[in-house]
Amino acid sequence: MALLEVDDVVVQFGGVTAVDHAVFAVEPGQITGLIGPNGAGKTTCFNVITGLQKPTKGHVRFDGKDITSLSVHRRSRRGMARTFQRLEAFGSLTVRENVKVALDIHRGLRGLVRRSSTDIDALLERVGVAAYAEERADSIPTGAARLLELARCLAGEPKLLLLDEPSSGLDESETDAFGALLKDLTREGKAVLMVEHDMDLVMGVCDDIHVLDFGKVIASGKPAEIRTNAAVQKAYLGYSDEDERPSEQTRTDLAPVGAGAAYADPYDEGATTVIPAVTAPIDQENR
Ligand SMILES: Nc1ncnc2c1ncn2[C@@H]1O[C@H](COP(=O)(O)OP(=O)(O)OP(=O)(O)O)[C@@H](O)[C@H]1O
Repeated sequence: MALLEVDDVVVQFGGVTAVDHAVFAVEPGQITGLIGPNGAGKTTCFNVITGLQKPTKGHVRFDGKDITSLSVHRRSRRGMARTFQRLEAFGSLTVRENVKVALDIHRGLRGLVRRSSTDIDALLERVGVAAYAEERADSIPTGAARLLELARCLAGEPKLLLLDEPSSGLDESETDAFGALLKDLTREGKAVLMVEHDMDLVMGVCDDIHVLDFGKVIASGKPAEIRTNAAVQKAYLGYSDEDERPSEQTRTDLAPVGAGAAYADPYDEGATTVIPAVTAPIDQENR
């Protein structure tokens, strides 16, 4: 049974339909990617799942129960934890203190009188920020701060981790280590739902991927299926393998990613990867 089910969710902001009858699921013990161009509705979906945004229509089920009308903290108590695009740690506290606070909040939420089994030092070591344990959170590199966010989430021993662009600020080797850590966490049965623009990471670690475009789920499947999906190629590149090759002029016009961002062109002979390694997200207005 799926751990999380997003069932026919619609979110409207005035005249804007940010999420449009979205349906997708997240399985326990798996890493699921939620991808799509800028403004596709990924963050709004996260907000609906975690309770920050009430859906206009539809339901969210977690661990077999309908949680659509539950508050953020009740969802957290049931085993959801989330990181944000913006870093949320307490800057004036040390890395260790930040994790301690997260642990105390978790104990408070669960009403735990006895000590939780979470060992802060082991957690800092596992996530890769032990070297910064006594540093103020606002003085550590962005990559380490991202890992601290993850440690704060893990302190709550969640069943589902929702990660919003977790690799931003990580260098290549940190991203590789991060991917390996996520895999390790899923081997313990945790589920991960990740919004991420680094396609190498997404394609490398995700078991399943759901693609949003203009609020709709336009594709769901394994990385290999998503990579070659015509609708996904169109959403990212403006054209797909199935289209007639556009003129050079049109191709220039279609170059949708920020200056310098490289992607494999599906019209190049021998190209196998057609989704760009998007580090500069595609601007919906410029598509
Ligand atoms: N509070 C809001 N009020 C009005 N419109 C909103 C609000 N939040 C999001 N939107 C709009 O809803 C759409 C989806 O936005 P959302 O932030 O969910 O997309 P996203 O896929 O997370 O984008 P990004 O990759 O840039 O973070 C966009 O058109 C956005 O402008």
